[in-house]
Amino acid sequence: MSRYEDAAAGTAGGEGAGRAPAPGKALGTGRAEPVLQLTDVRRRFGSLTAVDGVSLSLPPGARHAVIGPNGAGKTTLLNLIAGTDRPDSGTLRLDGTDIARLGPGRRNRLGIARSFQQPTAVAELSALDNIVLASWRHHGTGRGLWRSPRRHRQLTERALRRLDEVGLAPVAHRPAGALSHGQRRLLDLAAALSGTPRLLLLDEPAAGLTDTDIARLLDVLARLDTDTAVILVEHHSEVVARFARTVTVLAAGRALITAPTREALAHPEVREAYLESVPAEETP
Ligand SMILES: Nc1ncnc2c1ncn2[C@@H]1O[C@H](COP(=O)(O)OP(=O)(O)OP(=O)(O)O)[C@@H](O)[C@H]1O
Repeated sequence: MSRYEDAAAGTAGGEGAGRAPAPGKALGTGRAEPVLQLTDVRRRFGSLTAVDGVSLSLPPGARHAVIGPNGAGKTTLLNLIAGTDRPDSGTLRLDGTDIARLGPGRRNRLGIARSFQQPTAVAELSALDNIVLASWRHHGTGRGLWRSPRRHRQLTERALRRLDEVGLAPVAHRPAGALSHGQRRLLDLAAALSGTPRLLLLDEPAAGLTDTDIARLLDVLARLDTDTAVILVEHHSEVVARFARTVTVLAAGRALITAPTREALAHPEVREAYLESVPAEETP
């Protein structure tokens, strides 16, 4: 039995990982309420258990990565948190509120934002209009975006600032479909940030990016609001090492380890399950 199993079963929380959590507290934070608390979450597809009793507690501002081999259950876990999928059992709380029965739109308005593995921006709309649309959707105003010039102007000004933050201001008026893959992924990130989320879920944001795009991505991530908790699902070990303070390693749906990043990436079980193909000298 791994000495990390307590942490994997209980919480993520940097230096606190490995201890039993005080009731209602995110380890290593001293704060009363975690932003996200998952308890014993399970999801089966027929005879396959994709997520098998995962528990996780993240404080505000967490920088947490979920890593693991293909098919480990990482995207399923994000789907369960975002509300696009429902667990068979277990509980999910956002800021103490039970969100298990809420749909993705409600969860989004409560502060959960996400970006997907594939770019999702509307190809025919400009980068700017994509962010305006995302922001309008987030605030749930339903109708009238184009009928209220004042509202539209406000959202446009805010959207331009968002694009500037991710380095896309120079292409603001270009159709999203004309942008490079890396630019479209940054556009998705800007869209996810348009509601200033409490919890940001990032599904392989570095996939398919050039080194220059990855540097830009890391720069954007480093400047995220310090109160926004982030769960990063990522295969790119350098991005994980540079961004995450804590890591959960999933293998066959189970949380193998939850620990501070350096400790998790150096552990032999992790190297076997996840970093097998990475030569020792490249492990961060
Ligand atoms: N809707 C579904 N129906 C049936 N099986 C599914 C469904 N979604 C996921 N699975 C299965 O659940 C397991 C976990 O899939 P998931 O996509 O969560 O893994 P992952 O860790 O994100 O993998 P990758 O790194 O390749 O994206 C896989 O075996 C997958 O085939």
